[in-house]
Amino acid sequence: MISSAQSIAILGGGSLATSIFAGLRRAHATFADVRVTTRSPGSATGWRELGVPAVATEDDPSANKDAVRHADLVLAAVKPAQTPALVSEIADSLRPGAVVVSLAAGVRCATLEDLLPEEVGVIRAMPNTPAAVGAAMTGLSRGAHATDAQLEHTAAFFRLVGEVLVVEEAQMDAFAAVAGSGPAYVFYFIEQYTRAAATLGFDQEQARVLAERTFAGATELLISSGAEPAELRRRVTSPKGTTERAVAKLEEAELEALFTRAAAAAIERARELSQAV
Ligand SMILES: NC(=O)C1=CN([C@@H]2O[C@H](COP(=O)(O)OP(=O)(O)OC[C@H]3O[C@@H](n4cnc5c(N)ncnc54)[C@H](OP(=O)(O)O)[C@@H]3O)[C@@H](O)[C@H]2O)C=CC1
Ligand SMILES: O=C(O)[C@@H]1CCC=N1
Repeated sequence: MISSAQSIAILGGGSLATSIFAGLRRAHATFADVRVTTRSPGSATGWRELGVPAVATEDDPSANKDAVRHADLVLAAVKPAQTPALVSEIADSLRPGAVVVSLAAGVRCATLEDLLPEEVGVIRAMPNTPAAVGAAMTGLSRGAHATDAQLEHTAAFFRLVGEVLVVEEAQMDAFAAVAGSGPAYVFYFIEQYTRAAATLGFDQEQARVLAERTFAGATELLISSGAEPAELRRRVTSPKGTTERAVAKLEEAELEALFTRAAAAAIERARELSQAV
C-alpha cells in the first residue's frame, strides 16, 4: 500500500479521471481524503458506488468550492473550454499551499494563473488512459508560480499510475499529440487490423484474438527484451520470406509522414483550444 498524507480533489469525474482513479486503486494508493465532483447526479452516483465521496454541481452549485477547501492537490479534469471558469470558481476556496493541476489539452498555465491568487501554483499534466492499468505516460510542466516541492508531489502522484516526464510547457501540445492522444491511435490501428483479419476468413472473435494477442505479444516482447523495434522486426522478416512482402506494402503507406501529419493536426487543435479560452 502507498499511503499519502495528501488530500486530493478531482473536479470532473469523467473518462480520464476514472482511468487515473482505477490506476490509483490498482496501486493500493491511499490518501488523507479524496473528493470528486461531476456535473450530473448520475456521474456522481457512479463514483459513490466506488466508495468515493462525489457531489454533482447540478445538485449542489458549491460542490467544486467545497471539494477543494482542504485539498493539497486539485486536479481540474473538465473539458478545456470549461477549465478557466472552473478555476475562477475555486480561486477563493483553495487552501494555502494547494496546487492546481490542469489536465486540459491546450490550456496554458498562464491563462489559469491569471485567474488565481498569485501564490497559487499551477501545473499542467497530460496523462493518458493506460493510467487505469498503471501504465500511463504523463507529461508535466510547471507554471511560473509552482514550487519544486509542488512539482515533485505532482510527479509522485502520477508515478502511482505510470511513468512521468517533466517537459517545458512549449512541448506540452506535442506531448499530448504523441502520448495523450496516442492510445486512441493504437486502438484505431488495432480496430483496422482486426477488420482486415476478419476479411481473411476468421470469424469476428478469432480476428479479435489474433489481432489483440499479436499487438500485446509484440509490445510485451519489445518492452521486456529492451531490443530496438527495428531489430525485433528483422528477426521476424526472413530474407525473401512472407513478412518481407507485407512490410514492403506497409512502406507504401509512408507511415512516418502520416503520423507526423496526424500529430500536427492534434497540435493545431490544441492551439485552437488555447485561443478559445
Ligand atoms: N480522455 C483522455 O484520454 C485525456 C483527456 N485529457 C483532458 O482531460 C480533461 C477531461 O477529459 P475527459 O475525461 O475525456 O472528459 P469527460 O467529458 O469524460 O469528463 C469531463 C467531466 O467533467 C464533468 N464536469 C463538467 N462540468 C463540470 C463542472 N463545472 N464541475 C465539475 N465537473 C464537471 C463532467 O460531468 P458529467 O459526467 O456529469 O457530465 C465529466 O465527468 C479534458 O480537458 C481533456 O483535454 C487529457 C489527457 C487525456
Ligand atoms: O482528445 C482530447 O482532446 C484529449 C487530449 C488528449 C487526449 N484526449
